[in-house]
Amino acid sequence: MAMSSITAVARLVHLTPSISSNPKPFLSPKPLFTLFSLKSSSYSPIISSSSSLNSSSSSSSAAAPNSSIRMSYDKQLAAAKKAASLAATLCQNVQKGLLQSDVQSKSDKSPVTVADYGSQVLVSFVLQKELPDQAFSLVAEEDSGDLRKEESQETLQRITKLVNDTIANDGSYKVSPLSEGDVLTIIDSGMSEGGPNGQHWVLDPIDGTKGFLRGDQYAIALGLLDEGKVVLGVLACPNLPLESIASGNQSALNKASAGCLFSAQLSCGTYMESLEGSPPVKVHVSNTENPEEASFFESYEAAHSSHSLSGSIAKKLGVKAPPVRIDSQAKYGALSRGDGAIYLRFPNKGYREKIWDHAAGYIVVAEAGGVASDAAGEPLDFSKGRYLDLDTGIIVTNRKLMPALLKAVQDSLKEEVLPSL
Ligand SMILES: Nc1ncnc2c1ncn2[C@@H]1O[C@H](COP(=O)(O)O)[C@@H](O)[C@H]1OP(=O)(O)O
Ligand SMILES: [Mg+2]
Ligand SMILES: [Mg+2]
Ligand SMILES: [Mg+2]
Repeated sequence: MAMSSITAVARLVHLTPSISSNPKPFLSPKPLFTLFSLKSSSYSPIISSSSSLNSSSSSSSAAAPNSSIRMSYDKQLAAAKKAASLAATLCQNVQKGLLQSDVQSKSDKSPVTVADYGSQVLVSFVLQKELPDQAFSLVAEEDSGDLRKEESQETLQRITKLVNDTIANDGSYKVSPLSEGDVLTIIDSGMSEGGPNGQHWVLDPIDGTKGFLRGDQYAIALGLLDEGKVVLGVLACPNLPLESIASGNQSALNKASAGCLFSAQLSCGTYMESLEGSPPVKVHVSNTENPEEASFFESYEAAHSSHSLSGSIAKKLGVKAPPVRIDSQAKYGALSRGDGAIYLRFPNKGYREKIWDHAAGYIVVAEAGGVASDAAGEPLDFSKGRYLDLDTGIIVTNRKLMPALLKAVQDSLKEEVLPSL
């Protein structure tokens, strides 16, 4: 990250009138002990209290940066949940009344909306407000380049208003409204390169912008790297119902929903709660060993991942159910609670995966007992900067199914060549 933007953001955050005298919790207060059950058998009841997130009885699989001592990331996790929830509120409001002028196109022709920018500003703002004593480094998808152009003035005004309205309605932070200049500066606080040393937040402010534009699935995806490993992740999925969206139950996707918030911390398991603040429940991946019973997730957009390759892998494995096609890292969330057992992703050859498209989802699945690798069976490496450096594709499943899945993937890849970009 350029030093000038670190300094500017630090100045902005520290000079704005400090945290509220009103210590109201962001999510609704939760009862201390709540037994909670949802329909899916993968959701197990937990004792819901803030300390429940410290449980050490998880099926953790990701390696700790310092495996003998368990670091606690409780404060960072609470800040991440608050940041993603507030960003989700902004995104939900924009999605309700999306205007043509809210949508722009980036230089790579991918869409970006006022909500992508607004979400990035809110997440960065909340993290810095909640964790004022910690060094701040953020690797995020958006930058302010296009917004600084003359023709983007109106868009920038709209983003600034959306962000200020969301902060004011939430009421947690007594700050003077952000100026357009502040907004540009905060967006550019996301220009860190990440890497193997120190802590870095990793943010996709809207993952699945195409789904967002269609009114379908999208996610606010926020992870934290410590010494190159993902140590916590939060996925806010405003359009994902709490009930299962397993193959055959996809009608659940069309119902109005409160939305889901998944959160995971290294060695502490994965939890799901409603974005409206229901008590968290611990979730687990499907433990099926039988590929015939497994169903799989893939991208809604065929241009993001080869549907024909996933089809041939599924056939080789003996998967019977049709694929569940949804946008964004909501796939990782759905997999973490056992709605399906496999996620297959095969972009065109030459497409470089970014860390913000997988960091949060990766730990949400890993802490729920799942495993993610590339097509060569190598674990995903988040320590190499803004991009993931991997062999073709990403495959995610439970530990029992992984060996058979890897074999089917490798056999299918020999038969089918992915198109080049
Ligand atoms: N050509 C592409 N191939 C693969 N993924 C892409 C491509 N273009 C954009 N993406 C990214 O893929 C992710 C969505 O994939 P899917 O929903 O299919 O799982 C998003 O992160 C999206 O970026 P964005 O965050 O801008 O939406
Ligand atoms: Mg994008
Ligand atoms: Mg994305
Ligand atoms: Mg995005």
